[in-house]
Amino acid sequence: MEYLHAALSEALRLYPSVPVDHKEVVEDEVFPDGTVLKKGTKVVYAMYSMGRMESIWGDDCREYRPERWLRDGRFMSESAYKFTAFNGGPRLCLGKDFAYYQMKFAAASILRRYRVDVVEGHPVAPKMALTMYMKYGLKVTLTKRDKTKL
Ligand code: HEM
Repeated sequence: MEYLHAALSEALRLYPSVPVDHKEVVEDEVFPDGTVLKKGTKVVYAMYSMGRMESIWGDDCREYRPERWLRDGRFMSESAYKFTAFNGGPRLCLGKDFAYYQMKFAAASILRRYRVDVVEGHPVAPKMALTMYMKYGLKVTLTKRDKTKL
């Protein structure tokens, strides 16, 4: 379950379900780095881009590497201001824990019964929208696992 949590987080880092979000400044504010924000300013932040920035995730930021979330085999969470897929602060996604539960439940239910192989040559591409989709879906082959080996 530690590795699955890491694998799901890594997938959301590279393919966040909400790729772009925006906020409006309600009163004049100054960020810690000195950036001045005037009331009424619209601020857009892109989770999709932030998940792929070397300055945030290092040289291997484009690689899918669940191990980056593990220390001695245990899942280590990141700051919500670094891993922004669920937003952060007072407006952090209320369903975050539930979402992980659902994703793990679905993954475990399928993987326990089937081996899953992506069809060779199938184009895997994101479709940007308010929430992100797979442009061509995901074609896979399911092979039933041998029950006696479970
Ligand atoms: C992988 C799955 C999910 C992702 C990536 C995700 C992401 C997000 C993000 C980025 C926001 C902030 C939106 C904003 O402030 O503009 C948000 C808010 C929210 N999410 Fe999720 N979400 C997920 C699943 C869920 C589920 C399963 C539920 C409910 C069962 C849920 C309930 C909510 C609610 C109620 C808010 C509003 C929180 C607030 O504004 O105070 N989310 N989510």
